[in-house]
This record gives sequence, C-alpha cells and structure tokens, in this order.
Amino acid sequence: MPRIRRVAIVGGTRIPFARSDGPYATASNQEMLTAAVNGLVNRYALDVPGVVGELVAGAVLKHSRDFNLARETVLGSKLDARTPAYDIQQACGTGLQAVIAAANKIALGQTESAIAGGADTASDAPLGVNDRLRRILLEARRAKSTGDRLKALAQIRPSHLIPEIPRNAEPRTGLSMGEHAAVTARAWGVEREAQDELAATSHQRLAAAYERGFFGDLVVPFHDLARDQNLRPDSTVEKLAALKPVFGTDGPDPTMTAGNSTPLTDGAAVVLLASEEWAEARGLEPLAYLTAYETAAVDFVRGDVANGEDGLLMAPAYAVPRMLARTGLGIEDFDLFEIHEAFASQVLATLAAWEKQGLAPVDRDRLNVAGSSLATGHPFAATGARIVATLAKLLAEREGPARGLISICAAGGQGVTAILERT
Ligand SMILES: CC(=O)SCCNC(=O)CCNC(=O)[C@H](O)C(C)(C)COP(=O)(O)OP(=O)(O)OC[C@H]1O[C@@H](n2cnc3c(N)ncnc32)[C@H](O)[C@@H]1OP(=O)(O)O
Repeated sequence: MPRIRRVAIVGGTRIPFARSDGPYATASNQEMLTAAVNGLVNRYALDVPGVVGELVAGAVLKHSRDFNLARETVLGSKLDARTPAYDIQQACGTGLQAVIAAANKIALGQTESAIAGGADTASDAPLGVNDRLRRILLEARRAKSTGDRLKALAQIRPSHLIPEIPRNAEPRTGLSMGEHAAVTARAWGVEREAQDELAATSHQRLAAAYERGFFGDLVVPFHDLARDQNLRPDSTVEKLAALKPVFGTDGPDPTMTAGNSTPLTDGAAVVLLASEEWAEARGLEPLAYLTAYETAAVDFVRGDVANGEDGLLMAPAYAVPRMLARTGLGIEDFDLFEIHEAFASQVLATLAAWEKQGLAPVDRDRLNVAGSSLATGHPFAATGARIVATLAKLLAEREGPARGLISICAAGGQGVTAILERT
C-alpha cells in the first residue's frame, strides 16, 4: 500500500459572486469557472505542461453541452490542454467534494497537484424539453424517409412546447429548500431575531474582511465586479427585522425572509491542492492541510423530519460528530468554524443539534469570521471551494498551529464536512 501523504491547500481564487439575473446573466458556468481557474494559473504560474495533475469540478445546474464541464474548462483556460479533468456533483457539497476527491489522489501518491472547485449560475439554468417532445424529436431524427420524419413531427402538440423549468425543490417532496428549512426551523424553535442577527453579522464580517484587504488575492474581478454583489455592509438587525417572511408562511409565526436566506447566485471558485513536495519544489508555503473529511445523509422523506432530526439540511448534524469521533477531536479543539449559511435558520438548527448530541457549544466569535453565504451569496457548486480557500487563508494568518472545521449542508439531504489544519 502507498504511504498516505499530507495534502496541502496552496491557495484559492474565485470570481466575485453576483446575484442571479444580474451582471453575469450572459455568462456560462464554463466562462466563470475558466476565469476562476485562470486566476490561479496567473497567481501560481501554472501554465506549464504537467504542473497540474488534474482539474476536478462541477456544477449543480448544468447544460447538456457541459457534459464534461471540467475538461471543457481546461481546454478554454490557460492550463496545459493535456491536463485531465472530470466532473463531480453533490449539490451544494460539490465544491468541497471536488476538493476531497482531488485530495484523495494526492494523499495516495497518484498525483502531485490538482485544482478543485465548481461553478453555478441560476441565470443560465438549463431548460428541459418536454419529455413527449423529446421522444418525438428523437423519433424524427431516426426516421429513414422524409415521410416518416414528417409523420413523427406531426405528433407535436402545442402543450409539448412548454419547457421544463428547473425548480429549486426536492423531487421527492416537491418542497423548495427554503420550505424544508422552515419546517426544520420550526422543529428546533429557531427564532427570527437570532436568524437576523446571524445574517447581519455575516454581512458586517464580509465587509470588514474586504475592507482589510483579506480577499485581495482570493477574488479576481469579473465582468466589472470586484466584490460580491450581494454584500450589504449596512445590513442591520433592525433593517432585516422589517422584511416580510417568504418561507413557512403557511404556518404560525414564519421567521425566514429574503434577508436571512441566501439569494440565488452566479459564480465560480477553485482551490489549488498539492503534495508538500510539490509545494516545496516551487517555493510555495501551504496555507493549511486538509486532514479529515466526512459525509452523511439523512432520510428527509421518511425520517424524523417533524422533530427536526432528519430535516433536509441537517446531515452535518451527523457528519460532524462522526468526523470528531474518528479524529478524537472535540469542538473545543478548533480555532475557527465555517458553516455554510444556506439559511440562517439551518446554521442555528445545526448548532443546536450538535449541542443536543453532547458537543460543546461553538464560540460565535470563531464562526464564519470573514462572513459566509448569506453575505457572499451561494452559487451552489462554488461554495465549498470558497469556504476551503477562505478558511485556509484565515488559518495561515494566525500565529502558530491552528485548526478549522467546515460544515456544508446539501440538497438531497446530504452533508459534507472537513478539517483544515496549520501546523
Ligand atoms: C444546501 C443549500 O444551500 S440550500 C439553499 C439553496 N438556495 C436557495 O434555496 C435560495 C433561496 N432564495 C430564494 O429563493 C430567494 O432569494 C428568496 C425567495 C429568498 C428571495 O427572493 P426575492 O424576493 O427575489 O429577494 P429580493 O432580493 O428581491 O429581496 C426581497 C426584499 O428584501 C430586501 N433584502 C434582501 N436582503 C436584504 C438585506 N440583507 N438587508 C436588507 N434588505 C434586504 C430586498 O432589498 C428586497 O426589498 P424590496 O422588496 O423593498 O426591494
């Protein structure tokens, strides 16, 4: 068996995230991912044949033309065209799962370096063709004569022309992510004030991080944007308290608003991972090391959803305790925490679930200290790479050894978590 090697996070880049149907409305996943990859290539001089082992990336909302988005991105980027690439998809966990897949190969000595991440655009979402129309068109394409082709096409009815628009909803329940989160919020008794406070803090901390130049080397401008468009430095609890509820409005006292939920977002983010030897040979000091990861899933269709245990976005409540048990670590062993903010209520329910399982409370001063998805926005597949790059740099800024925990919930009832360390 090969010796397991330490996997270094060398750096990350992303384009500023934009609200959907805004400045990136005409940009494709491929263009955005290419811009993020080129940001890394420029920064670390990666336009040298053989220097990058492979690109692992994904998108949740993907056109059929992007059947291998990662490989097409390589071919359109400054990377050597001989760089292999493949796609990966685990909903909002995609970016982190791409990092994990790349890390596994480096750890096993199967490659020396890799780029991992993702892109998503709700502006350029793929529209599906009605199933009946698709079958008729395929039948017409297979027809051997013009007569047969016309006969096939004659079956088309006006109702077949209605496109299938992707919904931000779970196929098995028909509920949107927000509606699912509202059920969980109610089950855990998560209050509106606490959600608005978390959202305001996210905006204030992201603004402060931009202000002190933290994102200077992490964010590369794209389409005239230099920072996340969703960021509202003036977000206060008072302003957020004035917004009307948008999810869970069919029950009493709904608490979730546009301000304490992530907006639909376009963007891309990538991370450069490598063996220690690779980094050292190039004089690059790793920001941090990826030392553990875990995934979990909940049965949000038949499980204990009403009591909150198996809520759609609650899988990290299982993944994190498992990861801690496996590594022999406790919450108190971490300097920083990064919990993806799909919704403020889901962060608060996750924290409550960890405590219910006997984990120590997370110190809020160590949580999402440079802001998170409520402020940056959340282009589904890009979020994991954004978080890895942010946490790695935050750890690198600290004096001495430091450890950080990442927790990401994903559609489909899944959770992807990881530990980064600086020694
Ligand atoms: C695993 C996962 O990650 S699951 C998560 C996946 N992501 C999602 O499901 C996305 C969920 N989000 C959504 O569907 C939409 O963004 C919604 C429904 C929440 C809101 O959509 P919209 O109504 O279009 O939001 P919009 O941006 O217009 O905001 C509504 C109002 O709130 C205001 N607002 C929003 N955020 C803030 C803020 N931080 N501070 C102050 N006001 C705010 C807006 O200015 C707007 O005010 P106006 O009506 O006076 O213009």
